[in-house]
Amino acid sequence: MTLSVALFQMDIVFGDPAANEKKVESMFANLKEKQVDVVVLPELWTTGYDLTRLDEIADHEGKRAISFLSKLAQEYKVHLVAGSVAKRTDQGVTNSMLVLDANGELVKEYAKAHLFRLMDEEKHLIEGNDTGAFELAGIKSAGVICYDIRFPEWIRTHMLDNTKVLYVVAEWPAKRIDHWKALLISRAIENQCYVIACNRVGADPNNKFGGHSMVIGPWGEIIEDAADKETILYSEIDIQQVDDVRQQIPIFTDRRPDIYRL
Ligand SMILES: O=C(O)CCC(=O)C(=O)O
Repeated sequence: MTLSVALFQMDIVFGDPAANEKKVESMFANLKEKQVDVVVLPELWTTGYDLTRLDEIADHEGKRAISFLSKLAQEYKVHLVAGSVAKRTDQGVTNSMLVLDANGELVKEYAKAHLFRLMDEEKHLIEGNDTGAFELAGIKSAGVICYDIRFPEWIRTHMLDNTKVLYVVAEWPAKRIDHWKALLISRAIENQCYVIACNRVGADPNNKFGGHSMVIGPWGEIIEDAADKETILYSEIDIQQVDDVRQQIPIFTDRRPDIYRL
């Protein structure tokens, strides 16, 4: 089974959901000629890291983004791993990934579990406690957000149920882009899964962001790398390769959880 993906490696207008929606719409318009199964957006694509203005710009229960995305999913008949948005709840604001199927139905929300202190997330956001596991296009998948990839035990938690694709959405700064690449490749090799990782480009008042959205195979090979300009990164992956690699080196059979410390 093959899956074709399109990663929107976009710049994000700081604190301006309407402008970012326009940009996403124009990127969708570019898809017209392509056969795409899944579109992936970056982290906090509606607001960027304008965290001090969340009172004004956070999305109440994510309703605005879900309605916007649902229309696009139906119009273009694509599944969406729609990055994340700042979602206002009664408890506080979460950094929430939204996953919608091609009928426009919300199939998963995942609130970022590990908040990133270097960008003040813990001052403005509340963390999630639920996993990012979901099924999309008939494939067992999981989604995590940016800093989450520094926690291999969290990613492994998602991989123990024969999960084959890990989606990562991010606003990863350019100055640590070497970490981004090394961590993504490591997560692919150690979990023998596809890693489909969408980062943003451009800058905000505090950071320059590094791009290099990537599609990495279950052997750890980089299949596509978007470099550091705004672009749509296309790739077609063969899901069977996950089983082939897992048969060749059966790490999930050989694990020794009885001696591991969590
Ligand atoms: O871990 C890092 O170096 C970057 C993480 C990050 O930018 C984020 O979680 O938003």
